[in-house]
Amino acid sequence: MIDYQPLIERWRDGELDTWAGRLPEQIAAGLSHQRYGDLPRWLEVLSALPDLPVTVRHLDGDRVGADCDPPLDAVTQNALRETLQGLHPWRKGPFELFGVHIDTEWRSDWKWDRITPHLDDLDGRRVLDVGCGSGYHCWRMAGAGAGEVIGIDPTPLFVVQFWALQKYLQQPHVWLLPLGIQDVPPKLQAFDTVFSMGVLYHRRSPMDHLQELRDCLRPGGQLVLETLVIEGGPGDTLVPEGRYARMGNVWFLPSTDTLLSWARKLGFVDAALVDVATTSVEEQRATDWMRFHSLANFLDPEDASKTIEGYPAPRRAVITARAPGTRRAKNP
Ligand SMILES: Nc1ncnc2c1ncn2[C@@H]1O[C@H](C[S@+](CC[C@H]([NH3+])C(=O)[O-])CC(=O)[O-])[C@@H](O)[C@H]1O
Repeated sequence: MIDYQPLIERWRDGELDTWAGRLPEQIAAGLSHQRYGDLPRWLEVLSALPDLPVTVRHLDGDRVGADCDPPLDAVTQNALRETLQGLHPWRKGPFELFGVHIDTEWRSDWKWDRITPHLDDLDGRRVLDVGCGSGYHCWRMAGAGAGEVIGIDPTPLFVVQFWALQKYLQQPHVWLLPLGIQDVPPKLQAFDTVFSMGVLYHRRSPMDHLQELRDCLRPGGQLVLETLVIEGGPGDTLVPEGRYARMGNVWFLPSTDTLLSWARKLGFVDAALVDVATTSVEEQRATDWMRFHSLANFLDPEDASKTIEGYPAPRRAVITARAPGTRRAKNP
């Protein structure tokens, strides 16, 4: 069911030809059964998904998904729900498949609503979504008209969740590769828009991350970057010792001024702060589809303005910026 060959062929002889040549090895490593012991079980779930007659697909609106007419009977719907639960935890969404509402940990549609007013028109554009999770925003980018959407995420469960959706959504120009940003070949300059949302704070070197993102963009292409920030002025940055909101692997939380200055330092132009939002326990919460602890458990029970470790509670900013150089019109 997971087949990247059409993408490899699509990229052959084009500007992504070199990457196409590396993909088979990268995909084998990203979906290695030796490395990821749970992968065979997830793949079994994927192959147990029923073939269903899709009559309508939704890529816009707040629920991405598919449906059929007449609607599924209750028995088949329950069986579908049970099978999809085999891919727990579902973090980014929500999705709606044949009346099954996958109520994910995150209301990722809220983030999408915050960023869309600030996006260059995606119509016909080749876009990259770095750290895309199961690909919720990738579908929304396709719904907004993108010509080719490439999501990358190194967590294999999210890749399998994407393929579960793709079984029904059937979008040949939307792909999710089991890779991290470090696996993208250097200096591609092949994407019109690059999204990095919820990734920068997981990178030990934010400067290197910004440079990687810049090098993925065509001259004049748009960067959309969302990350955790702190309140403060130019130069202020928090480097949490130990965990932050129970997350390991959190490195730099800049103030918004600091973040904008980092972008300018890396050569981005027109860097602008377009949104700041405190993450609420309505936006990130435990559900039937994500039964582990969530944000409410990661905040100080006495003072929700602090994490359980005593740091400022999660607050996320979105900046947009442009890669240096003049935009050349080039579509996939
Ligand atoms: N080196 C890496 N390269 C690429 N991705 C990575 C890397 N390391 C971790 N990830 C992936 O980055 C994602 C971060 S979540 C954001 C999801 C979505 N973008 C969202 O904005 O909702 C964080 C959040 O909850 O905001 C995870 O799916 C990781 O597997």
